[in-house]
Amino acid sequence: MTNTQITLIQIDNYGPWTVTPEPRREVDLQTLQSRLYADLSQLFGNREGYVFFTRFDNMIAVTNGLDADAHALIQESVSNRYPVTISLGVETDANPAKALGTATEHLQEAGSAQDAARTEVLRGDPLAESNRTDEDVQIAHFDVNDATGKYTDQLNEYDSFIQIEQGYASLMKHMREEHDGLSFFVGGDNIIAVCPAMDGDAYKSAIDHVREDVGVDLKVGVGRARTAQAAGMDAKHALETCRHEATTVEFR
Ligand SMILES: Nc1nc2c(ncn2[C@@H]2O[C@H](COP(=O)(O)OP(=O)(O)OP(=O)(O)O)[C@@H](O)[C@H]2O)c(=O)[nH]1
Repeated sequence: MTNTQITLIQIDNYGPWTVTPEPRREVDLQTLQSRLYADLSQLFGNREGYVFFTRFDNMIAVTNGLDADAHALIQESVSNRYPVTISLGVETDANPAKALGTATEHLQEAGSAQDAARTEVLRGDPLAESNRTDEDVQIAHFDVNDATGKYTDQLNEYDSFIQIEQGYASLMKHMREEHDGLSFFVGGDNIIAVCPAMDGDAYKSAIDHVREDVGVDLKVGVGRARTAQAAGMDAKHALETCRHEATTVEFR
């Protein structure tokens, strides 16, 4: 069984900040958002976590192994470096979507995302060390087959992007609706999904669904481990096995 610890990261009162005292230059907002993502990726990543940028004002992290002190330290580091602060909601569940749902409720119960008085909230109980196992996190690394030959070397960048995004939209919806898994586009032709305990047939049917739905061919490597990074690295090795063996689903 999986036991995924999810942390919802939310920039505090960001909407009002972007227009106070008047609308801020978009290039500056884009720079802030991408730098904050880079820093969070490193801050969580140094502690074996994974962060996904989603909408940038909200981000989702897989944080098995990070306790409350580690979360508080990351909040402090952000407030020391940026003109904004972040709130964090933490929850663990066998079902990743359910963990995110409860992590979200922790922040919603503390106040609105646009509430000047709700800042640097840290709520929810990280997984106790004694309850952790080597199969807590299941990460699936999906990749489009021959994206270079089919898209990058054939189409202009925008039309390639449409194809990749269509595959992503179809997969993310299928995984959310059928399995309560959370899928994130991570660049190029890659999608990383945080999954409950799923078997090979479930991954095969997800890949079949995307092919039938939007005509995009995927393969997937799956890893299971104690932390997001270890599971993610196993998933990458499994994906290499797919490449060598010309298979669509491999576990490691
Ligand atoms: N985030 C991320 N991006 C990757 C990774 N590997 C490749 N990419 C990106 O994906 C693009 C396509 O690379 P590949 O998936 O290796 O190439 P491909 O043409 O699809 O070939 P096959 O996957 O072997 O069928 C690269 O340009 C990178 O942008 C990875 O592990 N993580």
